[in-house]
Amino acid sequence: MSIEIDAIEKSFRGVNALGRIDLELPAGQLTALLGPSGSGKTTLLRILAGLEAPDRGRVRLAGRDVTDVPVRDRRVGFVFQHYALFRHMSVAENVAFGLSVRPRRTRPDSTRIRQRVNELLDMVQLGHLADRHPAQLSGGQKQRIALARALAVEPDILLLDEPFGALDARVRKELRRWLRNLHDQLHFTSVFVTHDQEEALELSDQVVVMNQGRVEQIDAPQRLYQHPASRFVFDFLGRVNVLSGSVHDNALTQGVAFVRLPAAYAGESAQLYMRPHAVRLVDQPTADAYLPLRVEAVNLIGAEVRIELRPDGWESEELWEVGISHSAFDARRPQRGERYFAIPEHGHLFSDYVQAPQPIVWPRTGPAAGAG
Ligand SMILES: Nc1ncnc2c1ncn2[C@@H]1O[C@H](COP(=O)(O)OP(=O)(O)OP(=O)(O)O)[C@@H](O)[C@H]1O
Repeated sequence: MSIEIDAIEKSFRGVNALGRIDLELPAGQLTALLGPSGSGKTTLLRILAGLEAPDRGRVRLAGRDVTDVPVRDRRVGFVFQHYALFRHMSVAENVAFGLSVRPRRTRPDSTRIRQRVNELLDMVQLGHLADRHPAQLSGGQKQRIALARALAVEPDILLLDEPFGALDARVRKELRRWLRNLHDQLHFTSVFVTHDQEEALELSDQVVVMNQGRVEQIDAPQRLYQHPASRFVFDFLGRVNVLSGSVHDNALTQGVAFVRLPAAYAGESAQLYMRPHAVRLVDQPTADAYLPLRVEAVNLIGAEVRIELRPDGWESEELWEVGISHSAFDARRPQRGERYFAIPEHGHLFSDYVQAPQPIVWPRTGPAAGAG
């Protein structure tokens, strides 16, 4: 069921929580609302649910205006961060709850309810726990039961507010994968709130990035990562290396550092943003880039080795980070204090004069001589 958010505004006692929000979320997709704390994600979700009324604007579900429809008649299911399972009920009773409190004329008979609960428990792979009570479950199991309970009433849309927020990293990852698979089987329309970039990018079909009550960008995960529309999105979606400087004669310069730009760019002051994987480390500078850096720290944990570097003879607000393969690391073993040169492969140029960032790709210049 598609969701249409049309010019929604909301403030709390004069404090603006949502500016004017316009969004169309297609049916059958998993959409993430991603943004820092206070950006308005939960407020937007609560307005979709009918738990909060907007000051202005309309909400439509499959074309039907539900702005004034109360929560119980909207056919939405919820899962929140803190599992709101009923403690005195068994797992099966929790899952059955939404069906068993229906008015008599729409309530399925008890055999049908039992059947439905069993189906749902099988779906969340917890059939063997039907008779347990919530206190006897792990955090991840409680969240799966909460999801089964939300799905029991066959909602048109499912809303999840940081559903895995309280769980440890490994369980979170498992549940993400599990939710994605479930979604692919059942094709419900869901919206979930998260402030975890990795979770948003891994789990969703599209991501709505929010900032201070506004939508910064809405895109598929890959596009969002590769084509951020603003500095905010770039920064928010992961580690970034920045060269801030001024542009003269097709080069961006700061202190001893410079990078040649493949085309002419307008604007005196500009910032080049590059992801850690879009930079190589070499022993010698090239004619196109002079970016000396000294190794500050080496982090061996993970699929690649992450090297943190401090600019040498120029400045950046944060340390730079470059990722290299473990085999490249073993071949060269960069040590703290050693000097390397960074060579950009692709990045985005932001300037004070042009709103949109300009993607830049440099032709690859020969094999890396050093750690890259
Ligand atoms: N019931 C309320 N009364 C007053 N202010 C509120 C209320 N609910 C939200 N706000 C304010 O509205 C803004 C948006 O809050 P919201 O909870 O939607 O953000 P969020 O992005 O979900 O944040 P978080 O990730 O911390 O949950 C914040 O400034 C918040 O303080």
